[in-house]
Amino acid sequence: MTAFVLSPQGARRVDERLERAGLLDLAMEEAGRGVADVLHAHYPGGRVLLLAGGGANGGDAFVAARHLQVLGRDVDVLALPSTHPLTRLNRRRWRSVGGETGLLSPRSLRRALAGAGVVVDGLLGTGFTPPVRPALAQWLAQVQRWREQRADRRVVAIDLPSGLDAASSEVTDEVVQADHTVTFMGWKPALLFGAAAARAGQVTLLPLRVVPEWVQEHAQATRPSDPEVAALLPVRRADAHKGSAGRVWIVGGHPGTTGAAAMAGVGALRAGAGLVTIHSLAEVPLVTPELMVRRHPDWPATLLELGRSPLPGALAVGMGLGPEAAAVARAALSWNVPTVLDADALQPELAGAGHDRCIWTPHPGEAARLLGVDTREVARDPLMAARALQSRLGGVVVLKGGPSVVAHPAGLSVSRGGHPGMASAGMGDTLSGVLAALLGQGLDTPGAAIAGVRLHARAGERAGARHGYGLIASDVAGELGGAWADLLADREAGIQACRSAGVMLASGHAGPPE
Ligand SMILES: NC(=O)C1=CN([C@@H]2O[C@H](COP(=O)(O)OP(=O)(O)OC[C@H]3O[C@@H](n4cnc5c(N)ncnc54)[C@H](OP(=O)(O)O)[C@@H]3O)[C@@H](O)[C@H]2O)[C@@H](O)CC1
Ligand SMILES: Nc1ncnc2c1ncn2[C@@H]1O[C@H](COP(=O)(O)OP(=O)(O)O)[C@@H](O)[C@H]1O
Repeated sequence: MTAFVLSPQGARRVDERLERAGLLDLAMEEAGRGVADVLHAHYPGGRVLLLAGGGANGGDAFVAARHLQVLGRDVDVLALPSTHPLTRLNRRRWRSVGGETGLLSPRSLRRALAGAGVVVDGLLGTGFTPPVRPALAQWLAQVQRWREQRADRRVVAIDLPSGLDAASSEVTDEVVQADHTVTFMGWKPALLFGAAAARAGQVTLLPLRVVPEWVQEHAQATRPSDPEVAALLPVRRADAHKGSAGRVWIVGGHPGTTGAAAMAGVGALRAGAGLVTIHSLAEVPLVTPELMVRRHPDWPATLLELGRSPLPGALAVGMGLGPEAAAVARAALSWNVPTVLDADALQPELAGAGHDRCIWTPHPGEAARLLGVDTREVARDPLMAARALQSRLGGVVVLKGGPSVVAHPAGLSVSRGGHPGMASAGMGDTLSGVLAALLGQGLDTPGAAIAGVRLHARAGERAGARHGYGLIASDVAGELGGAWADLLADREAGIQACRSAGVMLASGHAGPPE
């Protein structure tokens, strides 16, 4: 099912609605019970020390303590004074089943840590406002040292590791390194991006069964599941032919960067395009004979000639295109066919020159240049950056990374999967070819972006399983067909899931051109 991404403000809104409806107690019970179940399943041995803060994050810890005790675990609880009414209530409930609560102090923490195998961090959740106050910072450092002393010690964080700003990918020294984070209702942005995500360890999302529609209403982004992505992909009829599978042009390559255009071409072929032609001023290597390569003497005359010829179903422009990229992209945009703009075509001066059927595919450095900000600012909050880019450029924006963010007129979508070995040259060029191929096969712009990014990431997972960090873009291209088959295997399940949940990922698949 679609998972959601909740900003801290969104989480607070859901919280307020639950509170008004008298359902927050049930949500906390389900959250705390879920933490206990996940912990018990993953870390079945050792004494559990739960650290409870004053807010609702601490309330979850008291609930978890009660359930862990029922599961037969030896449990200690150290807490700060409880300020949230439900935290006080669950502290009383914990006492009423015979549980004891010690006051959290450097001394009590040192003693309890000595006997613990697992620490549950319920000190700070989405209600945390940076920076961490000094006393708490000291306790977090104690937990950190304890964890580092022995390899079998584990930290399980409730909702997010303490000290992490839920909205940001950045971390400070105070943030606890968790082995596992059990988060509720939706992914917090910090659990998805950059150094912050690495602090969370393995993440388990518990959607909680309390009015899921409210989460959807306050969500910042969606995270479609594989079956839902698969529902966007076309299924070919038995009489499919190369004309019906989409004609794609790749406009790119320049002396020294011809490989970029070649990789985009292979990506398009491997993502199912019927006919792929590379247009370039340079001698593009014929990496595979199925590609058609046309070398042109200069751009102005070529663009006039191409504009008058039968236009393709989709094109990708910019990969290794060189200094004339902005002018070439502007001309290509005037053809008004579905267009992927990548690499050298990602120029600020093209803002306003695009149309609805454009997919712009910047990595964070290119996104920063387009927005006129620092790359760090883009990396800190990729969701905000992708949204800002989409409103500036129009069409659909794919802000690439691990994960990538797709910003389309109806909202934001965060990709799943991929492999760290994909941090390698040419990976984005391959993606551009994939996106153009899907546009050429009739997917609408948001659908092509969401499906293409996942297809590329799935191919990366398959290639990563074989080549590890040594994987190269050609390996990913080679796995695209297998990745497509993996996703299609889930297609029926996805269509059913979308129907029963009434969820549309994007406007859907328009069907292959006849
Ligand atoms: N979303 C949902 O629907 C559900 C949410 N649930 C749970 O609620 C959690 C959010 O709870 P929340 O809003 O009570 O805030 P929370 O994270 O406990 O933090 C507040 C505490 O932190 C403290 N504190 C703050 N800043 C600080 C600083 N710089 N340095 C030091 N301390 C600082 C602050 O202290 P104070 O400012 O009051 O002195 C207060 O004690 C959420 O993460 C999830 O676990 C579940 O129960 C199920 C349903
Ligand atoms: N760690 C990672 N996890 C998942 N995907 C990744 C990772 N690193 C890179 N990628 C993907 O690889 C591609 C890199 O694109 P880009 O930086 O434009 O490469 P290039 O310019 O070399 O072609 C993007 O699609 C990105 O999402």
